[in-house]
Amino acid sequence: MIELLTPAEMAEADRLTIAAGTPGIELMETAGRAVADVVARSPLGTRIAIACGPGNNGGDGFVAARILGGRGYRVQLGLLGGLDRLKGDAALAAAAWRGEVVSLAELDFHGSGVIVDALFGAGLDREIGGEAARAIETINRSGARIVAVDLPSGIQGETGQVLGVAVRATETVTFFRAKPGHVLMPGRVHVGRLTVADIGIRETVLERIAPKAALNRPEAWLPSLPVLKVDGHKYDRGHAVVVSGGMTQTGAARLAAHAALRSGAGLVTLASPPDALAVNAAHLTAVMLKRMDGADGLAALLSDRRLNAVGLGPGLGAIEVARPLVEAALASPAAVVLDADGLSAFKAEPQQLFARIAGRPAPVVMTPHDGEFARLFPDLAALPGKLDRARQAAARSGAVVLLKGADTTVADPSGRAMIADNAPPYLATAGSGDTLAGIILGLVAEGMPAFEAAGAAVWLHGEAGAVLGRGLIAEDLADALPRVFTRLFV
Ligand SMILES: NC(=O)C1=CN([C@@H]2O[C@H](COP(=O)(O)OP(=O)(O)OC[C@H]3O[C@@H](n4cnc5c(N)ncnc54)[C@H](OP(=O)(O)O)[C@@H]3O)[C@@H](O)[C@H]2O)[C@@H](O)CC1
Ligand SMILES: [K+]
Repeated sequence: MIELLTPAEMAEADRLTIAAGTPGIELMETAGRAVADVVARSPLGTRIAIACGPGNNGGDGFVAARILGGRGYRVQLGLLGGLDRLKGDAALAAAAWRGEVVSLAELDFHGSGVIVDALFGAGLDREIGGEAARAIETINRSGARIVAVDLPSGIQGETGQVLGVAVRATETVTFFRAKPGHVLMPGRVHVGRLTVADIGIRETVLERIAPKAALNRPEAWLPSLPVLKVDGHKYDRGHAVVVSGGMTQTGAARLAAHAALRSGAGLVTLASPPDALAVNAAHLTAVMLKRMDGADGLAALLSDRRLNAVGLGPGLGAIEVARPLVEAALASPAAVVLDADGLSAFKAEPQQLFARIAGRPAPVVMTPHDGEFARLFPDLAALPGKLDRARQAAARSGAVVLLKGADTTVADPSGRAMIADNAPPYLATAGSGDTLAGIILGLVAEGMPAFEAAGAAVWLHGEAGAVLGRGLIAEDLADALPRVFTRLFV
């Protein structure tokens, strides 16, 4: 598991380490040296400008300046505010710097090959303006290699949001663990290449801190992926149901059904309204087809407990059709994956949806896009952090909530969360979301817990996109899954 620590959790890691006997200045020295090591990938002779802020982020900058100067680099250091404003470890680091300290405005950004951004890190707590904002704009225009200390200044570590203006770094050196703001958008594009440096904080502090957010990598969910038995049977792998839309809206459900079969379900049935049976039949092979007469038909189908997971939403149709179907699915004992029209069906009464989820024996996964999210959670839609939005929506609804994007975030009602960073841009294509819903469904049908299944599906979907490359269409994604699974196990 690759934990992501909020700035508050990182401060706690710092505090616990200092309490256990490592002086703060020692952590700062190690942090500054890690920055210097990254900067020193540029050849000797490169001019280096170091922009220091008034807190400990600036302290790291003073340490890096001293070490780089000692290695023979030509270093110029500029400080925001007076030296007398520095406190604690930052004041100690500044006292050990024997070079000149100029003002930020005097720093020769344009004549430097590397700029070290040590203005603000974890302590940024408001919009940047004035002299600091002007310096950041100049840094971004400089054309130099930009190495940010801990976070690109202006990026909020918890949310990845830009507070006013933010440095666009070539590289960022952070300490101990990455922060949500390094992977959430737009933070990730400001971070550039990320180095996570060991500064001597012991892993054992994580037991005390118990962080709840992690990077979406196989470590986060692989232990929950069902292991196939040598003597296993398709009936051991679950039976997923996907609900088809009417005659002119069947493609989305077939994409989801196909993906569910690829991702893990032993059997997949497409439940089709009578008018769409012929068109569905013409397109299916391994996926089975069953006639479904409205909500009663779906309820009857799901009364067979072997059908243990149902996915609905893509192409489901207008509220009058969609809502009774979703209600039937939620009244059944099956796990439910809800997407698209299935979510919009409750836009007038989201509480009705949450009431039906509460107390169900089987989990619900919701995969809203931003518009669908705003309809179900109007007050949460404006929250700046995606992590916060996903967590609060999960807590309120009782479902696992998946918020899509380049930084797809999955959260469960207890606050656990995973953020993905492996999605290539060409995943944004018609039907891609239907395929994602299907992958989740197949994994849930196979018996994977819902939170882990949603996380795994996001990662697999991203990797499938990366394997296929530009030009992929949604149909290809599910078919690339065997290759992705193979790579996962070798
Ligand atoms: N934790 C660890 O393990 C370790 C942490 N380390 C390092 O410490 C960093 C955190 O240090 P930090 O807490 O001192 O905060 P930091 O980012 O320097 O900024 C605070 C200063 O900025 C100011 N300020 C804030 N917003 C502003 C604005 N918009 N516009 C203008 N001013 C603004 C604020 O001023 P004030 O609010 O007092 O006016 C305060 O003076 C962390 O990122 C890492 O680099 C390492 O040394 C090793 C171990
Ligand atoms: K910084």
